[in-house]
Amino acid sequence: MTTSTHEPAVLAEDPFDPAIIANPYPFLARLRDAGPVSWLEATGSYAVAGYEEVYEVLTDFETYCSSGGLGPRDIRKDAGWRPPSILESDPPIHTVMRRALTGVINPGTVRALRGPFTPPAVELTTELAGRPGFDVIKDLAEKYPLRVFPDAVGIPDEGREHLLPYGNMVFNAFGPENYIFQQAFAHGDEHAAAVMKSCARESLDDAGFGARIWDKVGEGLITEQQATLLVRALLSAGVDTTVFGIGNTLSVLSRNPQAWARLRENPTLAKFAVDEALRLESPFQKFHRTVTVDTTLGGVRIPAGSKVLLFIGAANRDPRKWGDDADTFSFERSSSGHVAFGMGLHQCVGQPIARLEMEIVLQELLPRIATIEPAGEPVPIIHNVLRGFESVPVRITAA
Ligand SMILES: O=C(O)c1ccc(-n2ccnc2)cc1
Repeated sequence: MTTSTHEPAVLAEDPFDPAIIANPYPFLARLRDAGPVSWLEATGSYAVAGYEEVYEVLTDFETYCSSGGLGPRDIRKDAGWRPPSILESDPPIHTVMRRALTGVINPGTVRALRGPFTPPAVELTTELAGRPGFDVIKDLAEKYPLRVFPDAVGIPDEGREHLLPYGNMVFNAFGPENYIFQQAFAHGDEHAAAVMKSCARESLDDAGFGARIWDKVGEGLITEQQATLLVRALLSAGVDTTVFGIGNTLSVLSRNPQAWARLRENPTLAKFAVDEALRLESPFQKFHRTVTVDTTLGGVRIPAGSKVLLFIGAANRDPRKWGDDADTFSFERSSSGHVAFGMGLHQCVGQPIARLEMEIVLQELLPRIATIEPAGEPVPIIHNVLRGFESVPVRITAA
């Protein structure tokens, strides 16, 4: 049976334009209105903005592969700036790397982190509750992950100042080589060298996730090079994403005072608040897949070799999936099924750690802060693929 196809709408707007990055949601609505799949002249790729279509791409890893890289260029043709990671792999290579990682990071091993992850949150939130206001990003979101995650991986103290800048490079490299990309790479060699040194086997503490990954080499599951890349993956992904996740969650809640009050009455709702906040302000907004065979998506024919740009942020606000109030925060909505952590084969393996960090920050803030509200406009970070803020000033009243 031949599916009827139609020409995609053609958009001239550049999703990597700083003005659109600073205030993406009106553009994302225009993108969805143009159709679930459209053609972006500025990037020479197909835009996928509908929830159903993004879900289809994420769960069909054979038609939409990852080994072409998450950026606009096909790294199988012109090599990327560093060796491909688990993110840039397909089965069978992906399979063993993923099995090694899930053997080390899973709900069971992450549950054991609640002990060491809690005291730094108690310390930070106690100090903040004593102030009339603070900056959610500078005073909390940028501090907490760096207090707990590097120790969980087991890397040395020195060199940790390179983690955020290195993550900034890694994620901006999933976008075009624009000025945002160039700025991120300004001292790239220094950051990369420091992080690679931290990933080396001899740098790792025996009790950390890094050493556990190296155990998988001993078990014959992965090679030494793959172990180094997996530890690098943890350090690449495990800081920026959680800084943005914590910052975005608190930014959303500070703009929904009734939600904060509801959470204080019933802290078990924290998980739902995190999912709804990440649906509304997804840290990882967009990345590419590469089409391996001629295919049709959303009624549009897509030739093999094409790049498709997935708009996670658009899919997570698609009215066809979430209803006409998709742009608002609601406890009544079940936001399970959102794609802020991806979906399918590459669904975020760090998800339990990210969730633990966000839930601990909330569980320590809620009993100490009675009300929280914006004390000025949030300042968005201009980043090729991540959505987050330089600053989110808030005013509070202590409980
Ligand atoms: O191996 C790497 O460099 C790498 C691995 C994973 C991520 N990632 C992105 C979102 N969650 C995780 C980023 C980089």
